Amino acid sequence: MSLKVSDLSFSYGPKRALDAVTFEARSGKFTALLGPNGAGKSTLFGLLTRLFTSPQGVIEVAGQDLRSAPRAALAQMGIVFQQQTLDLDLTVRQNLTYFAALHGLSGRDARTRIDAALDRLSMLERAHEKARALNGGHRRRAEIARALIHQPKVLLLDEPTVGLDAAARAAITTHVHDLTQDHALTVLWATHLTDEVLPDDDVVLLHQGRIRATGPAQDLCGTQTLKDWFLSQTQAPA
Ligand SMILES: Nc1ncnc2c1ncn2[C@@H]1O[C@H](COP(=O)(O)OP(=O)(O)OP(=O)(O)O)[C@@H](O)[C@H]1O
Repeated sequence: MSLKVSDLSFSYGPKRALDAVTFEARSGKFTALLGPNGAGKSTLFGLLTRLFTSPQGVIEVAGQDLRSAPRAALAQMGIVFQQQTLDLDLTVRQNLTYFAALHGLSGRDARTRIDAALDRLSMLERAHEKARALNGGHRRRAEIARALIHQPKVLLLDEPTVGLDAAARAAITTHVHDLTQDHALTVLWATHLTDEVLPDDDVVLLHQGRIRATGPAQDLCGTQTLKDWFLSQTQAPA
């Protein structure tokens, strides 16, 4: 089940941040929402997660309309925010158990799901460690595992590698690509870093609030590198 966005617009007062944004992120695919600073990525994530709403446009999460069925739509969504959101004084398992409880999961069911989610991110052996003791990459992996506990159909990640070193960035990018082996999962990954995108990934290029291109990365960039293509698309006068 996919994520569908149709004709979505949003303004901050007179400032148009998103203009008739339309795209689909498909299940079993890693879709990179690629855009330079100020493109509107955070605004789009704010609308997808219902931090704020727009009177214009439609967002469908795994077939559920976010406006008319927000609970059902949000139940299908896992979210990894740009800012770190673990409680540093709790262990990894305690952080995830707390989140599971918020989703009405407890006891053996919660424990099984938590173990499975941690295992998917190669974090099971760190379950007993305090979040404070983890490096930035492992904290992020714990957050991604946490976002998977309720078995969402759509996983949203807003610039998840910000502040991480190159090795941690590569590890997380690989782990999340591996998650899409699960054909039921749709991943939308916001970034301005083209080296996080593989040739076979879908790209949604957002620039100055508008979708400029969509399609597999390798088809969009042709003989150019993705980085050169991205710069050519976003540095030219609009
Ligand atoms: N609260 C706000 N009030 C007015 N304008 C805003 C506000 N938040 C964002 N904007 C503007 O909306 C546009 C889109 O911003 P947004 O933060 O969504 O972009 P972004 O792609 O997430 O950029 P970044 O990578 O820098 O976070 C920008 O022109 C920005 O200046």
